[in-house]
Amino acid sequence: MSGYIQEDIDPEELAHRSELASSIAGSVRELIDATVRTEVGEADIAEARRLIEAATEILRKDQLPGAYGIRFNTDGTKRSWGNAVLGRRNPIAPPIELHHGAEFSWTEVDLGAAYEGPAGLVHGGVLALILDQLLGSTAEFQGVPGMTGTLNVRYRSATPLGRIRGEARVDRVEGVKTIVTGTITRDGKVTAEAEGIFILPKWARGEVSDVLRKSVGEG
Ligand SMILES: CCCCCCCCCCCCCC(=O)SCCNC(=O)CCNC(=O)[C@H](O)C(C)(C)COP(=O)(O)OP(=O)(O)OC[C@H]1O[C@@H](n2cnc3c(N)ncnc32)[C@H](O)[C@@H]1OP(=O)(O)O
Repeated sequence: MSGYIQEDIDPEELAHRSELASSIAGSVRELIDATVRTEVGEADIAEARRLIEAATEILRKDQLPGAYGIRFNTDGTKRSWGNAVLGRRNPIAPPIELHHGAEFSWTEVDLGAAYEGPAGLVHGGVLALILDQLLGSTAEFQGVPGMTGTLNVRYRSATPLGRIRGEARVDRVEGVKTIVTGTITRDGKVTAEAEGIFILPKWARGEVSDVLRKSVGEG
C-alpha cells in the first residue's frame, strides 16, 4: 500500500524531529484557540493575518509532496504525525495520546473552544472521531487491526468542553472482524458509548506483516 513508508533515521535525530513537530503543532493549536476566541478589532486582525501569512510562507519553503503517511523506522518505531486525531504535527488533531494496557486502552484529553458543537459542549462528530481512533488503535494494539467498517455511537448525555476520558477494549474477534467497545466519560460520568467493527482489508489479508499487524506507535 502506498503511504506506508520505511525510513532509517537515527533515534536521536528522530527525537529531535519529534520535538520540533510537537512544538510547531502546539503553536498552531494555540493560534486556532486564539482565533476562535478573539475579540480584537480590524487592525489587529489585519496584522495577525500578515504575520500568519509570513509564517505559512516560511513553512512552504520545504514541503512534502502530499500527506504525511505512516512511517516506520528501522528502530521499530512508527509515526502517524499527520493523523487527524493523533498526529503530533497536525494542529487540528486534539491531539490524543493513547495508553495501552493488557485489558483496555485509554486516553485523556482537554477539548477546548475549537471542539465546540452545541454551546459549551463537545461536538458529537469530534467525539466520534476520537472514538474511531481509540477503538481502532485498541484493535491494532491487540494484534487484530482493521479499517473501520461500522462505528455506532450512542450519545447518552451532553459532554461539556474540558477534560474527557476515553476507554476501549476488544470485545471479540470474528474472522477478519474485530469488535471493539468504548466509552467517553466527563467527570466520571459516561456521556457516549460506542461499538466499532474493524475489518482487516482484503489487501492485508494473508500477507499482513507483524510490523503492520501490531505497530501502534506515536501519533
Ligand atoms: C493491517 C491493516 C491496517 C489497517 C489500518 C489500521 C488503522 C488503525 C487505526 C484505526 C483508526 C482509524 C480508522 C479509520 O479511519 S479507517 C478509514 C475509514 N474506513 C474506511 O475507509 C473503510 C472503507 N471500507 C473498506 O475498506 C472495506 O469495505 C472494509 C475493509 C471495511 C471491508 O472490506 P470488504 O468489504 O472487502 O469485506 P468483506 O466483503 O471481505 O467482508 C468481510 C466481513 O466483514 C463484513 N463487513 C463488510 N463491510 C462491513 C461494514 N462496513 N461493516 C460491518 N461489517 C462489514 C462482511 O459482512 C463480512 O462478514 P462475515 O460475512 O465474514 O461475517
